[in-house]
Amino acid sequence: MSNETHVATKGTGRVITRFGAELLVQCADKTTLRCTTKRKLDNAACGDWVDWQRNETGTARIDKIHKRKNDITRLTYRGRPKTIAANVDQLIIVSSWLPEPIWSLVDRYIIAAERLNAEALIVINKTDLAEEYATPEDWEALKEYEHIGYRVLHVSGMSGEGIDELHKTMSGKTNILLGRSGVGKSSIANQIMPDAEIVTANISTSGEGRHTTTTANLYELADEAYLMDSPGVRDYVPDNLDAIQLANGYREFIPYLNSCRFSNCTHNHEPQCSIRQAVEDKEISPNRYQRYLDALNNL
Ligand SMILES: Nc1nc2c(ncn2[C@@H]2O[C@H](COP(=O)(O)OP(=O)(O)OP(=O)(O)O)[C@@H](O)[C@H]2O)c(=O)[nH]1
Ligand SMILES: [Zn+2]
Repeated sequence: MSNETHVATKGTGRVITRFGAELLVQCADKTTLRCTTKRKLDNAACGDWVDWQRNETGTARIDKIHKRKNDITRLTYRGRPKTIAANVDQLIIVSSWLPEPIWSLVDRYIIAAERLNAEALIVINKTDLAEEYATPEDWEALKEYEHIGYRVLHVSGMSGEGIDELHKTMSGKTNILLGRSGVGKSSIANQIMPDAEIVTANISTSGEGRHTTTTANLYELADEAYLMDSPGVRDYVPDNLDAIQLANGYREFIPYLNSCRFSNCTHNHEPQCSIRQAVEDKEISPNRYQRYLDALNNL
């Protein structure tokens, strides 16, 4: 992880973090390199694949950002959009038995995954509390997610139960952990990568630690699994959805969407709505449909 041994003058790499104008790039040979960017590439973000070049003075610069699969953008406190993470393959949506699961929030994260064209993995933490706190409705909600093709994993950030299996689902992918406060994201991250402090300590030498709340760090784990993590990524929830985007975020709705009588059907009150029909026919879960209606009302 040292850049002194670097002999190449140009190459391709991946941004593993950024601090203000400075970016840390992991090169193909796994060494890391501090880079700046041309002004017009200023939106380079953690997770981006980039071409870099070293000039005569020894400093390196990013010359090209490769086309992204997707990106997560948030507004800065000045109201400007800022990309905080790029090229995310899997959203690990963490809930726990205490604080209790909020299925409407899980739906919202799933919508984000569908919009990003990323996989969604539902993780329920604190297995030790299931017996005391899990309700029949909770188990039903989990069954419904599995029924429409989402994987559900039960883990313990405390004992480490299920963590190996979680790690397996991450392999070959760039993953992010999401979930509300107290569900155990830090505990899970620590279980997955007990050595992560080392990486953090390395990059913090560039100063400007206050940026760590918005910038993400990319951690490479065994089996080519990557975890992209930061408080700003963890509490990301998609907003500014319209009714069409919302409906498209419920994947079990998709086969029916073109069969409604009205092309701009909101699947709420309209006659001859194929979604409402599918709910009646028990093809679509009434619970998910009700949460869709609640979300629609809150747009
Ligand atoms: N009983 C139980 N408690 C757990 C488990 N995993 C984590 N906790 C506890 O849950 C609390 C919250 O865990 P954190 O890892 O800080 O949760 P977080 O999601 O990172 O929270 P924020 O940083 O607020 O977003 C802590 O007191 C943990 O010790 C578990 O498997 N079982
Ligand atoms: Zn409809």
